[in-house]
Amino acid sequence: MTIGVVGAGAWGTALAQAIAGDGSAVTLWAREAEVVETVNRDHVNTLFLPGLPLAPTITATGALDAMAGHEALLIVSPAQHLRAMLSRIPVGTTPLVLCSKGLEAGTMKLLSEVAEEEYPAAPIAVLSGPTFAHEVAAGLPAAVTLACADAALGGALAARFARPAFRPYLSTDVVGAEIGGAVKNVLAIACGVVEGRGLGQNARAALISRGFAEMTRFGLARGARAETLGGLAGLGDLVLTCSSTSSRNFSLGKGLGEGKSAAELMADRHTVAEGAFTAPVLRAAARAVGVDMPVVDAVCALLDGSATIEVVVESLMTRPLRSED
Ligand SMILES: NC(=O)c1ccc[n+]([C@@H]2O[C@H](COP(=O)([O-])OP(=O)(O)OC[C@H]3O[C@@H](n4cnc5c(N)ncnc54)[C@H](O)[C@@H]3O)[C@@H](O)[C@H]2O)c1
Ligand SMILES: O=P(O)(O)OC[C@H](O)CO
Repeated sequence: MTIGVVGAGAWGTALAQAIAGDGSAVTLWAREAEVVETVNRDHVNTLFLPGLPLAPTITATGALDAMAGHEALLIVSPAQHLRAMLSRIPVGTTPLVLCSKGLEAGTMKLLSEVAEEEYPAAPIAVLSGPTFAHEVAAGLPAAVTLACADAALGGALAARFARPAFRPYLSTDVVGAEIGGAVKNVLAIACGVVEGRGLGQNARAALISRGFAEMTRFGLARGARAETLGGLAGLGDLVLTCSSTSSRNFSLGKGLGEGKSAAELMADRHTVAEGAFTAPVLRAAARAVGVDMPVVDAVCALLDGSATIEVVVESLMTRPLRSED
């Protein structure tokens, strides 16, 4: 029995590479024929992870039927395509490990809720944390949260995926792991704006801290546990993504800060900046549970062009004074 990975963008490919690190066979489904061809022939993903040699035990396929019969399937499609992808895979009762970060537009659902709707009989786990794909694929050390309501299954999956340079920590808090990953992408856009506009390191630290307060308020309202949000999938990933132009979300924000429009920055990109899609969904989801998320609101305004950076900064800085918690 092998592990199957659905989605051969940078992260799906990096996860396949990490799992194949002990000689395990991995089947990697790719949407692009070029990826199938170059992974199988040259052991490299030229489109999404160029320059990183891949293990020969990774077999790429363009056939979703080939994903049947695996021990577990890692789902790594962009959040807005996840439901459509799932509906085309022969899942049955195979455990699904969700590795994407976002909320579904329209329904405002967590990806685990989407997966449960599509496959009520399939156990669901979430793998999330501070992990730039190129570092994981290069074998640099990284740690993630592996969340599964069924602790025994979570433990078995973690043991199957753990490698000397890839360390999963266990949790039963699926909701917390998902909310951490979805919210941090939006906050990374805000930190990128600070960088692009030259607003300073103090402002970035304030955004990380107050952004984490927003993540926590929203997460607790949706049933997440505080310790999950303060762990790898929440605070850990927030710190990573808010600090580096290796992040597509941070880079998108940096472009906004430099004066480019979101439309300009999103045009023609073939890699995904999930925060741009998550932001308006998160704003609506937060309002639905009565949670105030001013930094998320500010990111939405910058993305849709309804406010300038100056207006957004002034409105954040002049909000009524309040207690920090
Ligand atoms: N790249 C990372 O470092 C990283 C790390 C952790 C989590 N993630 C998450 O993994 C998910 C996938 O991101 P990525 O970085 O692997 O992608 P990517 O940006 O490297 O590649 C884009 C992916 O989108 C797919 N795609 C494009 N159009 C599609 C469609 N219509 N239907 C289905 N798939 C389509 C492509 O096939 C490709 O797999 C995202 O939710 C992301 O937040 C990424
Ligand atoms: O490049 P980003 O902003 O999608 O971030 C990648 C990962 O989610 C970091 O953990």
